[in-house]
Amino acid sequence: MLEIKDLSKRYGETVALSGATIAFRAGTVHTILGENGSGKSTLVKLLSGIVQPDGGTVTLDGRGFSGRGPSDFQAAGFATVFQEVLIAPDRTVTDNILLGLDGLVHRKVPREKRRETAAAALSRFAVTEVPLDAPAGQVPLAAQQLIVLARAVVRRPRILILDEVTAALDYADRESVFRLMRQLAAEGSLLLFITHRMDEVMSLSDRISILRGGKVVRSEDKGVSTPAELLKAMAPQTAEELSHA
Ligand SMILES: Nc1ncnc2c1ncn2[C@@H]1O[C@H](COP(=O)(O)OP(=O)(O)OP(=O)(O)O)[C@@H](O)[C@H]1O
Repeated sequence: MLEIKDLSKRYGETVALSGATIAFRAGTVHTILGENGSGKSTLVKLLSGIVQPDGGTVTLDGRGFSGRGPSDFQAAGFATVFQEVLIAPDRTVTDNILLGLDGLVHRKVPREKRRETAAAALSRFAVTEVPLDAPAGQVPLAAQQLIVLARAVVRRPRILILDEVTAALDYADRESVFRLMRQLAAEGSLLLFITHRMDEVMSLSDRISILRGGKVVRSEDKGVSTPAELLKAMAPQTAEELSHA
């Protein structure tokens, strides 16, 4: 469904991503695992149209995809939830969720359907109650994280990219987001899940790719390697230190 080939990105002297090649299948949770600085966020930004690659290709449904900006990626069915919580603080929770459907200037969802649509998106996974009419900037950070998740979900994306999104959530919401991820994959979406938490990797993934120093060092189905082997591929030094601890 989605393939990246030899994708590269430099920032000045820093090689953030170097010749990354990964094939992603529809209907799977595909985890990208890597230490800080391994290139995960760069990959996410490249697959959201926020930064442009220096080289390499993105292929969608067998055809070269030459999306240049975020709106091209959105139109093709990509939705990304970034690590940083991006909300319009003075607008209501409902408006913030429907930013996923509204145009920048015109509201596409009619007034009488707005609350209902936002509530339906949240109810797919949020355990915590989020006040729909409150300014989004006034709700707690964990609730803001639920808002940005709902904003992505409301668009029914074919490819949903979640970049370390669960850190701010409490246990019940986190478990519920995981259930939704499995459900969306079962419905045929591709879930790209970025994390460095091994427990989440082992419980959620169908497939795992490991980034180290901007390179894809491994891509395999879950179950092929043990967590210890994955850790070794992700962070050889840490694995070595732990083995002597
Ligand atoms: N805008 C930028 N300017 C300069 N260097 C950058 C920029 N963005 C990322 N880098 C560098 O590129 C490399 C990969 O960074 P990236 O953020 O993709 O890694 P990451 O695996 O997502 O890390 P983290 O988990 O900390 O977000 C790092 O060395 C980082 O310092």
